[in-house]
Amino acid sequence: MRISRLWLASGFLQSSFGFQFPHPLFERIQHEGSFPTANCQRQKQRTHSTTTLWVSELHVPAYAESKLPFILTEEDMQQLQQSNIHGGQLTLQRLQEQTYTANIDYESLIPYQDGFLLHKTIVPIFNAHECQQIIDEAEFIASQIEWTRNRHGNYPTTDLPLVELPQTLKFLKVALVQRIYPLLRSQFGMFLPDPNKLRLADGFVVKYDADQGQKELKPHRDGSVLSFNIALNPASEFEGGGTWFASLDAAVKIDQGEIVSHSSALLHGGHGITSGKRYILVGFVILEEYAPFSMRFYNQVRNL
Ligand SMILES: O=C(O)CCC(=O)C(=O)O
Ligand SMILES: [Fe+2]
Repeated sequence: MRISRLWLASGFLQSSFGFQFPHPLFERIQHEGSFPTANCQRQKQRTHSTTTLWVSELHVPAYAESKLPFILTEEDMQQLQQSNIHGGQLTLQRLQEQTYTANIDYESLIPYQDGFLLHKTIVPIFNAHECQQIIDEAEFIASQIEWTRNRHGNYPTTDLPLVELPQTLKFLKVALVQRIYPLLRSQFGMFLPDPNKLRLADGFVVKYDADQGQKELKPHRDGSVLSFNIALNPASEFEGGGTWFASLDAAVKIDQGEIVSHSSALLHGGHGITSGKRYILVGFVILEEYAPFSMRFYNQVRNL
């Protein structure tokens, strides 16, 4: 499971900015059956794991803390209005009112009930400049504190949590409200008892590097209700890559700024790259106040 089931005191990170913040240790769930080959080819057989899956705040108290850095505060709003980067039109009330709707084209895969469990946009949700700023900040911070390699239990990624990236965090808080949550609401709203309760519980930048370090991420399920990843660098900068899904037996590929979103319970992995570097921004999203639903939805999808 890629989101924490445990809240450990040792999960406090000293940030490079001199303050401490609570940082849950995240864990990934063991997938069922045997591992596919290195490049995430089809599983030979599926057996059912007995591991308990936790995907809500009720079951994972750490989520109550880990979601907080991604929620806009009054102070954020004051700063945004002073900098006037959004034309001074933003108010906290407006941002909290769920007034935004998705205005972006996407393709849908893996039909389920009245909707689909997997989507990919066919246009960017972040522009090239925004993506590059995130990569630049991640590499700059990594030059000071190193990429982490142990945040997610059995399935670690080489990543930096967004709470370590102050500019990206500030940008993402607004982007979540204006772009990402509206998109997820339009894609998954038919499944959700209250689509306005989506909350990011963990967000991080992942780096895959064909020459050194991590090249792939083995198949797993994330410990949240919905997961997304946004491609930060152009697809022309690496070979291979994409997000592999067991039920498609294929990797879904996107270009810079585009977003893949899916039920966290789908068995998926980071398809190996054979050259270059691949950067993505990954988010794990929970549904606040709907613990029983979240668990039910997860287990239904998982057992499809
Ligand atoms: O590399 C990818 O596309 C998938 C990443 C992923 O599944 C994760 O970070 O949980
Ligand atoms: Fe994942």
